[in-house]
Amino acid sequence: MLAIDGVAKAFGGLRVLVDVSFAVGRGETLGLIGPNGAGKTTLFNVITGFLSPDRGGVRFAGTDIVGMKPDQRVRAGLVRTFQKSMVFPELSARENIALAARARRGAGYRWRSSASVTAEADGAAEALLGRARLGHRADEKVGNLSYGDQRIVDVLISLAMAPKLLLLDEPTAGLARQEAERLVELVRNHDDEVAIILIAHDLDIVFGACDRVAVLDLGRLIAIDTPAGIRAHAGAQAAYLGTLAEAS
Ligand SMILES: Nc1ncnc2c1ncn2[C@@H]1O[C@H](COP(=O)(O)OP(=O)(O)OP(=O)(O)O)[C@@H](O)[C@H]1O
Repeated sequence: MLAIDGVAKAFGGLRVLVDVSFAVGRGETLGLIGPNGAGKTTLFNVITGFLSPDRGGVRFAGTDIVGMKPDQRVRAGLVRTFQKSMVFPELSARENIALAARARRGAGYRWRSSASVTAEADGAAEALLGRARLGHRADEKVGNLSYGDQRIVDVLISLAMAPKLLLLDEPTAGLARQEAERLVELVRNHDDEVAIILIAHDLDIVFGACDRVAVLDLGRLIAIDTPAGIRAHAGAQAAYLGTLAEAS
């Protein structure tokens, strides 16, 4: 689904990504971990088109996408969430998600669109909220929901865009363990075909939810392996000061 080949990115003299290569398969969940400043979000920005790599290739579903605009990538199925919530707090949960579903169907963010598009988008929002056990809060302004439920709505917005590859940038930050697990399960159970890259600092969450884990350190990919393989990896251990072995 995604192939990164020799990607490099520098800001002035600071080399933030150095010759990064890896691939993610259809339906695979890959964890992306690394200390603060390792380059994780920068890598997401390169994959989603917010930044151009200085060097290297990015292929999505077999197509070279370097040069493709971020919105074109979203329409092709390459969807991301951001560290900061992107919800409209004054709109209801249903409206937030339905807007994303409409945008995905090419109806844009216009308030007025054909009745069938509106009904279809509302139905998609309803179904997603039901799956997240938030059906009873569908008409609540998102700003009135708990922080954990707002992060769930963020994820539902990204799922409404029908991703083939979903990039999640610290969706569980600030959540209690149970809330974090609920959010990750929701994404994983959505569709077996969707590939996911999950950035999270909670190693228990990453190791529990991911098929493989990639470790970035100072912009270099120092390891990519199963959770068990990463736990046993000397370089990954060094980057994490030995705390990896304790993660479940
Ligand atoms: N637009 C920019 N201009 C200059 N430096 C930048 C820019 N964006 C990121 N950096 C620097 O690049 C490095 C990597 O940042 P990045 O946000 O990718 O790390 P990260 O692994 O996502 O960190 P965190 O876990 O703290 O979110 C940091 O030193 C950061 O200050």
